[in-house]
Amino acid sequence: MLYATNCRISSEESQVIRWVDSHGQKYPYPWTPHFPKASSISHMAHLCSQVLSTSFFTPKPQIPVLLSPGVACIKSFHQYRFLHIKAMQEDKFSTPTSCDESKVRVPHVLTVAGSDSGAGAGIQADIKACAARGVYCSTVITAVTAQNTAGVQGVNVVPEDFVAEQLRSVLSDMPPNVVKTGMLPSTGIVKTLCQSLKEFPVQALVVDPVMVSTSGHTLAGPSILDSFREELLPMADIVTPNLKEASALLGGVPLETIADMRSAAKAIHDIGPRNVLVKGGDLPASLDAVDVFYDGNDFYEFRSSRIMTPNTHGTGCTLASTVAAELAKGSQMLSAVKVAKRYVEAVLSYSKNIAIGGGCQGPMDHLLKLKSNVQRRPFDPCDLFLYAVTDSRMNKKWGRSIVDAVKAAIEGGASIIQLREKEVETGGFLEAAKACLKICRVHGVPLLINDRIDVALASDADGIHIGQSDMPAHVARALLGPDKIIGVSCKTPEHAQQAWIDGADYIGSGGVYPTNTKENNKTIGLDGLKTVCVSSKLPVVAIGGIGMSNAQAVMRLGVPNLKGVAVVSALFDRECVTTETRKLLEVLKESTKIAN
Ligand SMILES: Cc1ncc(COP(=O)(O)OP(=O)(O)O)c(N)n1
Ligand SMILES: Cc1nc(C(=O)O)sc1CCOP(=O)(O)O
Ligand SMILES: [Mg+2]
Repeated sequence: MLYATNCRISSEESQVIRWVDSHGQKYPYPWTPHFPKASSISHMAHLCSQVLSTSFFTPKPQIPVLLSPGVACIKSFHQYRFLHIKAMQEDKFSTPTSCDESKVRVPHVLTVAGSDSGAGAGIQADIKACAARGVYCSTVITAVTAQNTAGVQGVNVVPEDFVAEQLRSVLSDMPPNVVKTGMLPSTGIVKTLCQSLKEFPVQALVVDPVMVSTSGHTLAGPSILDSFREELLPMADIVTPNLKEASALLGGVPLETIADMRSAAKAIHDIGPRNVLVKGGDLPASLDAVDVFYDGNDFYEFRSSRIMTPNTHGTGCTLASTVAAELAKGSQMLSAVKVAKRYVEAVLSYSKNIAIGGGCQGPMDHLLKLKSNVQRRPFDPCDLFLYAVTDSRMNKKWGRSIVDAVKAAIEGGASIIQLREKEVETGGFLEAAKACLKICRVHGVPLLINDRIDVALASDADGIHIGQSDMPAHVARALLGPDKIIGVSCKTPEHAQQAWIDGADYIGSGGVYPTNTKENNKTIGLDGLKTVCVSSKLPVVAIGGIGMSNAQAVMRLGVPNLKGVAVVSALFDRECVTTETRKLLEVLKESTKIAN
């Protein structure tokens, strides 16, 4: 075990003054590496871990690396885990008792802010932004507001001692990486927060100096300005005022130009925060939205074209929370701000047309989902009835495009389509998938992609079909989310059981008969199919060598979860796909009549 101690983190560079082993002895490498700027202890830990994997340390010391004060970094299986331990005094070390390798560190932001009943801003926006950015968000509520898209109807401030109690509950038990503040409605609450942060220091403090709601309602009066200036801002790693707030912090100076914003950023920096982001969204007569970032040395302008939308409620909270979330993940300040800006722009753009509430300022959709107006109907096992699987070689042989093949199969009555295009290049495959999807959507026929989850994601296809040697279904499920259709090829009851556990929607089972379409494919026969069907908790589609002559035999197996047949050559290695599909559909319909 190796400890990095007396780490210095400055705005210029970061340094490990001393490396020692677990007995407190100096490590026999007289080297104190100079890193690039580390924004935080966790970033420092990351840099240390990188150093350890370089050739400077040979033989490599045993990990973990313990960083004073109070963060241990463990690298295992390419994952960094940070564990908070008791703060240590310089040169005194204790082995972290809570180093449990099986536990994964979750980046954590604590937001200290007001509740917005309309959920566009405040605590609710903070939770959504952190969730969208993959960060855990705990909350200390400073005020409860009655608020909607028309404005703020009421504010109920939480008593100071109860804010203190919430802070103690969170900070003493589940130390966050970063604290982000929003509405702090009284001087007492500001002081309570500063006191708590002195008692329980965190890696970074992000201050969104909320004063007036977007609808013009005062959320924190001028009386708190002194406590902001004297106590909170000097502790902040970044403060993110809009023009009105920046002006208020500076005693009411008018801010009308980008030059004014730069001067304001510098003047606010002089109050004490390490970084300042002055947001220029309200800048008069400006076409672009320009924010000015100042880190005490350099100015950076973030310029983006304005997104014309009424749904801007909560942008400030969202931006600050996202900066906090990125810092919690270990980003440096400048990249945290860049990512946060990009995220807010994306959210604004996705949410620009959503309609929630009758007022003039709507909320955003932090999870970027509401914009998608594709109403995907849930997967219905009956879709498997006549499952048409395309084949690039057959399309080529008959001089058809993928799109023409799909159109023809749908015209003939196929109930689900799979694009199995093994020989097509990615770009062409994606374009074909998008074109096929349009046609499938019009006809209400689900479109699945064989093997290629990247193409399925990029085209927003309805799902994928994967085999035993493709990406594991549980990984595909994690990537595709809960709604998309996943089919898995299964030849045995064990495969079927695993597909069910992994979150598949159906299984394809075969080869029922020998096939020339798939090389070296094991034939399991009707008996094998029946065995799989009987054991499967998922609906089954039969595949392999199925056509007009044997489809009835398959369907007459009489197992209720066998829902249909998947066919390649009997449809696509023919002159007229539509005719063949129609004929097979009739055969299948006949078989169900006979069975009933
Ligand atoms: C419906 C259906 N069932 C089985 C398969 C075969 O999938 P897989 O085993 O991954 O083989 P390839 O199709 O990728 O060669 C399928 N495609 N569709
Ligand atoms: C793609 C595929 N998978 C199979 C399996 O057994 O999992 S058989 C097969 C090919 C099916 O083509 P045809 O309908 O032309 O026989
Ligand atoms: Mg496959």
